[in-house]
Amino acid sequence: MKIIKIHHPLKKELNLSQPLVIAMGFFDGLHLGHQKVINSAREISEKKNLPLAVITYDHKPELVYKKMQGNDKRYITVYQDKMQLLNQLGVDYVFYINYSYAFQSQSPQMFVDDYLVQNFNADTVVAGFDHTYGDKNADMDLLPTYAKHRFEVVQVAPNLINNKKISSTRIRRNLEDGHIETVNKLLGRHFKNDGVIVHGYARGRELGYPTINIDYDGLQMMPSIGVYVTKVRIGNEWFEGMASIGRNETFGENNPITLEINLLNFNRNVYGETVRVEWLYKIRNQVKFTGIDNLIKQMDQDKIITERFFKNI
Ligand SMILES: Cc1cc2nc3c(=O)[nH]c(=O)nc-3n(C[C@H](O)[C@H](O)[C@H](O)COP(=O)(O)O)c2cc1C
Ligand SMILES: Nc1ncnc2c1ncn2[C@@H]1O[C@H](COP(=O)(O)OP(=O)(O)O)[C@@H](O)[C@H]1O
Repeated sequence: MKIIKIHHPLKKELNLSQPLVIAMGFFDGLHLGHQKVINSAREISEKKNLPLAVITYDHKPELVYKKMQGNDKRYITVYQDKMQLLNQLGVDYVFYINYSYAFQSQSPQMFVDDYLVQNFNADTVVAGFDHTYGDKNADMDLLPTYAKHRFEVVQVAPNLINNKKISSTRIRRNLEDGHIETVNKLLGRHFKNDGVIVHGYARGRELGYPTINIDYDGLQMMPSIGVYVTKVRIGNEWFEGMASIGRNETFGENNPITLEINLLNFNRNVYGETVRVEWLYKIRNQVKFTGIDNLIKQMDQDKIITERFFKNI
């Protein structure tokens, strides 16, 4: 898969030898709805024996017209993951466009002429029914008018779960509400975070539950505060773990939010290792315990629930 980074105004002549079947979208999460769009484009590209391309953007359009804070500016999938998932979906080219004020301000007709026709050599353009390209009013119903028979336009109907559209917004809401199983259902895979194992306060081993403390990518969304069953990859090995995201309230007020995981049947020094955490099930909310004995008793219970979870899958 070839990634071509683009900054507006488009100057370079890409000189693509063949016309392309192009799927368009921001695709945050690459959830089952997005997968339906890209798979539809792939089927067309296979039938026509043409390469499959994706047009996507480096950040959300909202970043251009409003100030974003907290979770708003985090993503369900960060760059590396998005590219890896697109590669797995069989994409040949990614046009990775810097979403700027200048890009957004061009007319839809200019976007179609300069980008889709002249530079990307579109044979077919595929997108979800609610996709807009640049201008908010440039919707999929209008695309054939701008295309002027120079390429085919395919609209993909919404992919539904429980009669509701699968969307990035729905996933973000469920992550914030701790509904990790729903998130995983909408994604069609487990939600995950990557990071590096760093030092904490060395309290874990005294509690009888040492925890890997994970320094995670701040650009990616995290599940909400709570205690979860997880799978953890260190190197090429997978381990079962119980994770805590929270402020360790038992040990004082206003601690920073940390991600810590006790791994089952594990006893190794793994500082400095890179890890992948997959989120499977929420056990409970965080509690401010009076005394560490009560915290330990609760962690004994969490361990039983975690072991039972893995026995039953
Ligand atoms: C499964 C699990 C559940 C936890 N639940 C809580 C909790 O409800 N309240 C709390 O204050 N800390 C909780 N913790 C966090 C512990 O306070 C933390 O692991 C301990 O302070 C060790 O910190 P350290 O890694 O900095 O040494 C939990 C940790 C784990 C692994
Ligand atoms: N079962 C286990 N789960 C997590 N970490 C473990 C485990 N066994 C050993 N370790 C090691 O112990 C470290 C955590 O110990 P801990 O006392 O919680 O200290 P700190 O919080 O300062 O890292 C981990 O980073 C890891 O290297």
